[in-house]
Amino acid sequence: MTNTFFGAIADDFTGATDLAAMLSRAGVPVTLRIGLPDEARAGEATAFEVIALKIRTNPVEDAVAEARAALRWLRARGARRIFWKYCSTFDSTARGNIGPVADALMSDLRVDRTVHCPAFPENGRRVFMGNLFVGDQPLNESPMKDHPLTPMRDANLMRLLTPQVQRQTGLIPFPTVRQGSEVVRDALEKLAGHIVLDAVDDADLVTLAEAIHDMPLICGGSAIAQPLPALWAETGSMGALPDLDLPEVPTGRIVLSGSCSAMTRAQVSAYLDAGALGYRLDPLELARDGVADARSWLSGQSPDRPKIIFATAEPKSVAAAQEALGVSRAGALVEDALAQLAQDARAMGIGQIVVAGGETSGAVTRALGVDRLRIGPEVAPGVPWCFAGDNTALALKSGNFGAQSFFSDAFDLLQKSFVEKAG
Ligand SMILES: Nc1ncnc2c1ncn2[C@@H]1O[C@H](COP(=O)(O)OP(=O)(O)OP(=O)(O)O)[C@@H](O)[C@H]1O
Ligand SMILES: O=C(O)[C@@H](O)C(=O)CO
Repeated sequence: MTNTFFGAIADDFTGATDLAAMLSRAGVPVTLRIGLPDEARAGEATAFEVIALKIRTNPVEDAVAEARAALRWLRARGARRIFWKYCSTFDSTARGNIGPVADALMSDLRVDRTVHCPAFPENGRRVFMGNLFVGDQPLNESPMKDHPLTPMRDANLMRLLTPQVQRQTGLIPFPTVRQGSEVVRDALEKLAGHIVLDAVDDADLVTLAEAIHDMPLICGGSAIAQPLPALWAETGSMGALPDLDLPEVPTGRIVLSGSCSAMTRAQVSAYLDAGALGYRLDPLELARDGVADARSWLSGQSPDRPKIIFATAEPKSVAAAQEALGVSRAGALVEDALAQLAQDARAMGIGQIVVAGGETSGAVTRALGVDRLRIGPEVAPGVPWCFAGDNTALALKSGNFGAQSFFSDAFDLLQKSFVEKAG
């Protein structure tokens, strides 16, 4: 049995594929598990394992229990470096689940210090003096202030973390980071608890990675993971890695979007403008009439024609649906509908499925019975195509990721991979 070296626990599905993409970029083969692996079907463990959970907005106790079970699975396979992957926009409710899970993992690993590094400069997430920026806006002024499940109303990561954790919080500030990895390492040794790391560009992430690569537990976004494999290889802490072979590309295409982020809204419009056929799901109509109309629309489409089914809507319309139905019922109606439609699409022979939204991706992958993914080419920073068995390719797009043309880009990239493979 291959010993696992690196084990990650991700709080949602797009977050997990994002991390897997960064590790793949660094040249390591990654196995992504959807949900806690089932012992009977898990197969052999590999050196880099990422477990995608769906615990971002669960009750704290459930989230902690699932994360601890994932940690046990990874440690039983020998994992020596643990990564708690959460969102680069620090998506959490007032109680968690970022802090409570980090606390529990620290206790289980018996460490008194961990770092938090959500910065993802390539996607515009930067941390300066402990404050998280999205592009040029503080987190609480960015579109994240209107997120349907985790509206972010503060940008200061220590202030956000403190009520979530039992240990103290601290900061490695930007001026220290710019003095280099030795200085960062010394500063870290003087601190305990949850230590937020400032990072403004990729060079800062390299400095930080040099300082933290041997820590047993790292928490944060995906970008800090990219420089780590090279450091582990250099220092001899990680053994030789096998290549991963990817399957043939399936045919038939669909986009399923349950994300209401500003970027997804622009991407949905751009895809419709580019000529894709569209069907809009409305939670109020779903509550009244169910999903039958959408299913019948889908069944009338040709598998290969560009098409999109979306619940993506402006904040005002999301708020109206939530007021009428409650936040979780509105969300669940949309997630269940898109999950059912994904099953229908699969049954029609559609093999290329793009999903927008982390919660939505969780619902769709579960409905498709996907439990293990191999990571393929990256469409946009943090969004790779993933292969499930031999007949399904999934691109699970985090709400705010990708360019405006993301949906067309995704299918174009697969087409190109197909032509290259055939040639
Ligand atoms: N029109 C709508 N009204 C109310 N809720 C909606 C609507 N459309 C989608 N939702 C719900 O909003 C939530 C969006 O979360 P999701 O994680 O899928 O997207 P996201 O937050 O933009 O993505 P990410 O987590 O990757 O950043 C889902 O629960 C979805 O079902
Ligand atoms: O870190 C991010 O922004 C994403 O990987 C994510 O977690 C989306 O839900």
